[in-house]
Amino acid sequence: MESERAKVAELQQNHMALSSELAAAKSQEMSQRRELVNASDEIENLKKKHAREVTDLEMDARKKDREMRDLKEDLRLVQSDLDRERETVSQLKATITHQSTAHLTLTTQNSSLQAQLTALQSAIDVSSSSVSQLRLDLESSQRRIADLEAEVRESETVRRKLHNMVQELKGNIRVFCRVRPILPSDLPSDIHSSLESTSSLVMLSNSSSPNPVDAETMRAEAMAQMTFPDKRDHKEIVLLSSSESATGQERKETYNFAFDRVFEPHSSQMDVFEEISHLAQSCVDGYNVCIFAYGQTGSGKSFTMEGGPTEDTLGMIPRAVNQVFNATDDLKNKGWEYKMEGQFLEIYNETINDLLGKGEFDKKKHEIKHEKSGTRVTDVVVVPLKSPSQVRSLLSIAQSRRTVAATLMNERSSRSHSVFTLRISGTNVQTGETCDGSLNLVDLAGSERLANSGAGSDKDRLRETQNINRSLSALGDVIAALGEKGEKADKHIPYRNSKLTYLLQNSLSGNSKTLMVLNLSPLAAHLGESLCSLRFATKVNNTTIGTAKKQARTASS
Ligand SMILES: Nc1ncnc2c1ncn2[C@@H]1O[C@H](COP(=O)(O)OP(=O)(O)OP(=O)(O)O)[C@@H](O)[C@H]1O
Repeated sequence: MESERAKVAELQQNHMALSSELAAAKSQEMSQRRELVNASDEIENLKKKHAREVTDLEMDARKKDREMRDLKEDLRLVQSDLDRERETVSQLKATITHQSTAHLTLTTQNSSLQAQLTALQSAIDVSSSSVSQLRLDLESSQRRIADLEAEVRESETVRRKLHNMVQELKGNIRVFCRVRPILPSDLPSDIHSSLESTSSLVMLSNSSSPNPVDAETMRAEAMAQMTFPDKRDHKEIVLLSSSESATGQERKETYNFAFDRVFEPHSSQMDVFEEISHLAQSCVDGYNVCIFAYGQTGSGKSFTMEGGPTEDTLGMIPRAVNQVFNATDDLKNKGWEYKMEGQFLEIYNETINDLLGKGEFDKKKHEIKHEKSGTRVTDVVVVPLKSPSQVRSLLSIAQSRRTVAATLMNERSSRSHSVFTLRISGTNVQTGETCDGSLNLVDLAGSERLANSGAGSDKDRLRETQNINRSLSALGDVIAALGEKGEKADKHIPYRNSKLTYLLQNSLSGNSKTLMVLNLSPLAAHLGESLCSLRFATKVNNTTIGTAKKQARTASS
């Protein structure tokens, strides 16, 4: 039993040892379980962390992928830039090679040019020395020319003095003769139209006329036989006429005339004015000047006096007016002050019409009054003149009034005399001197004889022609009487025989300068009229009127 008991005790002890071992094992298991739970938690945490890290790494990988693609693209671009640059570089290299060659060529050329330059320089040096020599020669030639010119001027002065002496001895009436050119309208109408289109020599082969017509031959046939033998002084004109004698033989006659100056058909308005300009100057100096244009209808009187519309064709009136204005301007700095006024009258059938008046026809009655201060015509417009252009517009007003009158009354412009008067009065504010001059520019009526005037049985035309003839012969008589007055001091001058001579009384006397421009037609058909005109002008030319006197007064007179 004891043994049993010992055994039970042993067993109990074993049991207790085992229970405590079990308790220990249980607590160990508990702690291991706890450790296991902790380890599981830790594993879970690690797993989560790992998953996060994987996600991050994947994102990083994708980012890196993108970056790599971008970098690859950049690399590609850079590669193509590099290729281009390489291309450029190779081109530049080629250019440089080319430039180097060119540079080399230029250097060679430069050296050769330098050599040429040196050669030229030495040639220039040689030329310079010969130029200097030539300059010296030129200077000495110029001095010689200047000496010769001075000699010429001196001779010219002497010539002018002699000329003036001759003029003074001859008196103060001059006659110029001007022959107008042939106009297209002078030729038959077919030639006329072809001349207008070509204005030069033309051969016309007109199908309706059997022979070709030479316009120049027609021109020569139309032209009267006129020659101008005095090629130096231009003072002579010779007319040749041929007629049939009673026995049927051809009779040729030559007529010689000499005047102060003869202007051939090609003479320009400037050529004529050059010879007249000193007269325009004279009226500024206080002389009475009268310039007449005389000649048959269509001979160029109005062209000479008024002229055409262009600068070249300006007539004597606008040129004289310009000259007067220029001369008065020049005298301003010598103390002279000038007042100028103008009037433009027409004498038709012995009646005065004011070309600057109002209305188409002047119905006023005008009287001529000779006063101490000069000749005045009552009731006419006298315009103060300020500029040459103002005078030109006055002329065109007068011209248009004459044109109206001409259409209303039978070519009246060629059947009336027109008188443009420019009065100048000057005062010298420094010396007190005064002077009064006048310039009368007269376009006379056509001088044709009664038989050629187309008057026929037309009473008005007959009266016109008689009036014209009367006034023109009155003009001739006045000039002749003035010539005789030189010999007989008490000689009566018949100024009152016509309106024209009465109007111009003060400008047609021993104290005035008179110029008659005889206008001639060049046509053979007008030879008879031309001879008559030339004879009249010769009578005038042979007249000696005394020496012109300046109308000057001193301050005390
Ligand atoms: N020197 C010239 N140069 C060019 N044409 C001219 C010349 N002289 C006159 N004429 C022309 O001749 C024509 C007749 O001239 P103008 O009218 O001047 O004659 P006129 O003698 O005044 O005639 P009228 O007595 O009928 O007034 C005009 O057409 C004019 O232009």
